[in-house]
Amino acid sequence: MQGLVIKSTGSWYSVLADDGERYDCRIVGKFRMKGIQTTNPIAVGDQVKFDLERDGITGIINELLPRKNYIIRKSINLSKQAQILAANLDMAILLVTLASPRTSLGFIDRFLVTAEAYDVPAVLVFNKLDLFSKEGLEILKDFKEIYQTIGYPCYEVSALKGINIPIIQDLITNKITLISGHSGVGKSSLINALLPDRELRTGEVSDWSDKGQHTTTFAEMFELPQGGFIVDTPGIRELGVIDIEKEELGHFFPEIFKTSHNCRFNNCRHVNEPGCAVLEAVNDCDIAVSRYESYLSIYHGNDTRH
Ligand SMILES: Nc1nc2c(ncn2[C@@H]2O[C@H](COP(=O)(O)OP(=O)(O)OP(=O)(O)O)[C@@H](O)[C@H]2O)c(=O)[nH]1
Ligand SMILES: [Zn+2]
Repeated sequence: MQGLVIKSTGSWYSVLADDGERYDCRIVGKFRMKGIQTTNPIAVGDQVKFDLERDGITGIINELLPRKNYIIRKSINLSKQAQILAANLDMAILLVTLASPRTSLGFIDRFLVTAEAYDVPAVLVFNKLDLFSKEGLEILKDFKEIYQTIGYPCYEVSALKGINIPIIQDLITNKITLISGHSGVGKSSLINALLPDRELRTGEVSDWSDKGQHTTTFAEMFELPQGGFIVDTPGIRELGVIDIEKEELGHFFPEIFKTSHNCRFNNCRHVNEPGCAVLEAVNDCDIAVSRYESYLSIYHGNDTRH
């Protein structure tokens, strides 16, 4: 049978099979990934093949289907091991606010670079629309323009007042979506608005605890009433920083990457080189100054993330 891993507790995986049933599955044998050492071979979002055991309710995973992408967390010690947090994400939503507390452009850009590096399409959702003053709405327009021009879709909502929530519901239908954002931005409020019976769902977690297996380190996906899943685990609400070679950084700013083909030197760093098409585009306002500043800041390693 084939199915989607919707919860992982380290040794047991909850697999939603094609027949619509959920099975508790284990792994037998080794699943290794080339290139990285991982603490968990299989993560939520993975598609797996499994055999049902005789009891008809548990299964054994025997194949991991190829992933289109995955996000990882490096272990804090120096063991070089990484934990795969989720796989096969269709979209990463970055929830941002212009009010209490305001999300900085640097924070947004760092998130977008990470999403590009992971190959996960990103969208921006501006929350707390109900709090925006006239000036706030002007700033919103400017922010949206910066990102829409590059190709990142932007939406505006109020999770609290329910403004534009149906638009987001449509957007995430039949997709696996990660919702991220800094503390206080309204992630819980948005997730509650999108998953009205979430409390019932979190109840399922205790079933697992009864077996003594549940650990919160692993991600969990919540099924949307209209189809699709939200990946939500506190640990991944801020997409981790990943190592990017300096020379490659420009690849993850789509507008810089596109423009860099016209730089005089093909190894141009876009810092102070003669004939740099990126610097010229910044001067001509074809590339937003804030985006270029974020590029330089990450390039020089001055990334405080805020
Ligand atoms: N005015 C207004 N307040 C909101 C909105 N969405 C969330 N809030 C408020 O913002 C605060 C933080 O919201 P949460 O949903 O807890 O934010 P969070 O991102 O989950 O925060 P963490 O749990 O710290 O990660 C709460 O006081 C919410 O009531 C909104 O659309 N408008
Ligand atoms: Zn250049």
